[in-house]
Amino acid sequence: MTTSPHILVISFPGQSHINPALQFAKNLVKIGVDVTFVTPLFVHRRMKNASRVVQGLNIVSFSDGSDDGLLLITEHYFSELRRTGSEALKQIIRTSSLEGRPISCVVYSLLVEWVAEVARGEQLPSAELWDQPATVLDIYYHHFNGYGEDMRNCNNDPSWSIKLPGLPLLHAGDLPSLVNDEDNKPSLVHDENNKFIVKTFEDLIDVLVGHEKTKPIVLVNTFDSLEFEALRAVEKLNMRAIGPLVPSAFLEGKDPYLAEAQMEEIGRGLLKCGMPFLWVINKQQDKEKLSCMKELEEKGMIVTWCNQLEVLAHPSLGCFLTHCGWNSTLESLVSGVPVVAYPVWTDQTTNAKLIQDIWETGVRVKSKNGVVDGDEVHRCLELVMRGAELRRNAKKWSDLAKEAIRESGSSDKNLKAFVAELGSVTEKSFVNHVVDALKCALDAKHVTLSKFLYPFLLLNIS
Ligand SMILES: O=c1ccn([C@@H]2O[C@H](COP(=O)(O)OP(=O)(O)O[C@H]3O[C@H](CO)[C@@H](O)[C@H](O)[C@H]3O)[C@@H](O)[C@H]2O)c(=O)[nH]1
Repeated sequence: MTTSPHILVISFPGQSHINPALQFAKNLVKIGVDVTFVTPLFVHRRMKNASRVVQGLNIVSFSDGSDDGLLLITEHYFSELRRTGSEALKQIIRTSSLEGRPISCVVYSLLVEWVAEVARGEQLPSAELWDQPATVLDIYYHHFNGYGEDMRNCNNDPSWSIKLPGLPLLHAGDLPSLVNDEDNKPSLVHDENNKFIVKTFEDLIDVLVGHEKTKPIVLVNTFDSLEFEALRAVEKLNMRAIGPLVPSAFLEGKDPYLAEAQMEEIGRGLLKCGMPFLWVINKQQDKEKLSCMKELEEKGMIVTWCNQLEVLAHPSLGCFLTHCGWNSTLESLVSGVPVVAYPVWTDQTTNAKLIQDIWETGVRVKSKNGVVDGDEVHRCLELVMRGAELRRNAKKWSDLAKEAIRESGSSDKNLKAFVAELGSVTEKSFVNHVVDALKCALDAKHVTLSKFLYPFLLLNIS
């Protein structure tokens, strides 16, 4: 009789981190692993309200002091989360041991790198669940290991470029925005928080390569064929692709990054394009400020939220204008939908580079003095809607993504190998392995968007 490993999963409590972490936890449960998902109380409540409780997944919550769910991404919140989360983790680890279900490994997402220290203090192995592209982790690694000065000096100079080991040639605008100088931040971003967020990336790299004698494991939400070289580009990291982790969203909207003028330009571009569209603007008051609201509502539909995966799976969708968050990027690849890449900050700039130049599934908007004007939005929408080659490439990546996550596909094998190293899992538990929510998303075809005939546009940059 063999016992399965018991893995503890904890993520930063924002939708874009919780969703992949939860999907990862679900995939582990499916292959017979005992999983405890640790999350702040307000997230657990929302999961219950949205009936997102997963069978077989043990969820333990703790109070991070924001039980009302008004999450403010401030330095104070980060330190409170660290304080309350560390205590909760220690407690859970010790209780699990006493109950005869000792923890085998702790897996933690971006922005909660302190979890590795807690695990080390409890003599447990840990693994980072990196929820951005492998390419972006490589860039951060090099930024904090020898190339920082070079990158800071790029000054958004169009002739500046850098060749990092295993990565394509990167220009200034292709770097994650957080590694540029303060002055180089896109004007659309409220960046007063950037400094301490950059510090969490630095701390993570330090946690990963600063202490470990062996190569630290980083589980990356990507798949082998998508980022083959990037996954192997940093000798000191043991990156394993276990994605795409594409769940359906369950938390409500969050702060938009875009300034009013920018929304106005998108509206102008859309009207010029003349095609039907679904545009997500998550604040009603932002929608009301649009001068061309009436004309827009005649042509398309503006909503505060939509189930993005469902819309992406709709056969009439011709193009997706996205801010290139990594989840949205993966969702577009999985669904085979070509995109207009409209990056705003952080990894989105690098994701846009990969979309346009490496995977060739989209066109990236060009900004003038930090603003993308309506003509440019129109130009890119037209290019993508007419781009048969882009559509073919998108279809190719969709097939490869499905290949990666199917039984015995590369991500499936990588996940099972990770688990097998932690302890033995019964053969039987592997047999029934299915990739549930993702498969659902991939197979979902019939969403009720009856207003739309081919081709329509989806715009969501929030
Ligand atoms: O109306 C909406 C809005 C969002 N979503 C979902 O919410 C998620 C959004 O995730 P993502 O595309 O990654 O965007 P952000 O929430 O902006 O993600 C943050 O975190 C990501 C992971 O670290 C980074 O890649 C991004 O740059 C960063 O902004 C996706 O699953 C969407 O399908 C919906 O279903 N409907």
